[in-house]
Amino acid sequence: MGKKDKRWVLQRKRDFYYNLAKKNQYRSRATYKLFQLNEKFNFIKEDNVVIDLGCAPGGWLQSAREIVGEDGFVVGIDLQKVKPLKYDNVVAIKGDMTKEEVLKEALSYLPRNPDVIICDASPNVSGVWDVDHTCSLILTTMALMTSTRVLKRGGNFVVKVFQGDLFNKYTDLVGTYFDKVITTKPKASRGESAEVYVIGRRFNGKLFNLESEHPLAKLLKNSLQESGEQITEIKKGRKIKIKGNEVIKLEENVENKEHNNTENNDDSSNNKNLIIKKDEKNPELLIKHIREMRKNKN
Ligand SMILES: C[S@@+](CC[C@H](N)C(=O)[O-])C[C@H]1O[C@@H](n2cnc3c(N)ncnc32)[C@H](O)[C@@H]1O
Repeated sequence: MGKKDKRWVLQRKRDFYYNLAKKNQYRSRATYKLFQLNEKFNFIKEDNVVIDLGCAPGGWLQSAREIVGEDGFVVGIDLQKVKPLKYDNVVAIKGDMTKEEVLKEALSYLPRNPDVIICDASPNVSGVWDVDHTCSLILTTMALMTSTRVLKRGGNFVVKVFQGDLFNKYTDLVGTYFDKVITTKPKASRGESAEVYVIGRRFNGKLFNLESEHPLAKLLKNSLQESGEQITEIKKGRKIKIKGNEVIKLEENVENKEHNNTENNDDSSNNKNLIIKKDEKNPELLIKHIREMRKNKN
């Protein structure tokens, strides 16, 4: 098949899911990605409690709600406001999924610890491949850390990752916390896109180790220090009752986990003219690059 033909087939496929979503009143073609992933790997089940990180405009909220049914619960987080959905048991919060207070708010709605965390979040792209790949890894590593802090033991984690140099490091890291790691691409995902989905099956209960020597743990730690974010404690397992649209809190603080990250940022290098080589794989250098970019913007 020639290049043009290939593009035509891809375009048709894109239109196919776009049109299907429109016809079935789903908010995005991505709705079908979650349906297809779950049909194959069955990580969300009826009655499950689900957190959806990066949920706007709400396509995954819709598919997750269809899977969990009336007795499950889905809470989403996005930087964008999500138009309310018609279900009692779906809540969307406007906020940054990397912020502690936003995560706490999401947990406060849940009847119990989530069975599944799904994350389709995409960072803003700069067009510089290494930087975009690194930003995506910070976001997905953050999603992994969040999962280890709030998922119930035995729960599942599904995350979109953009492929690149550090991709295998990411799947290794997921394997530290889950019994099984699967990499997959659903039919509804555009063939030409670098996105793949990583599924962590059966959470083993270990808390994310920010002090580990793993390059992505270092990358996340640097990024958290950079943003001044403090990882302190998280309240899990608040019990609540849902009555119609109302959420009534019954009991709080069933289980607490402490995770301290209080070290100071010891970045003494202060390299103003940092140049990143195309093949640079050192996350610490990449994070310095991002820092430089931010400084230049301000
Ligand atoms: C591809 S869209 C998600 C589509 C969604 N799964 C659906 O089916 O409608 C990616 C989303 O990630 C969100 N996002 C990116 N970074 C985020 C962050 N730090 N916190 C919350 N949401 C974020 C963006 O605002 C964007 O809406």
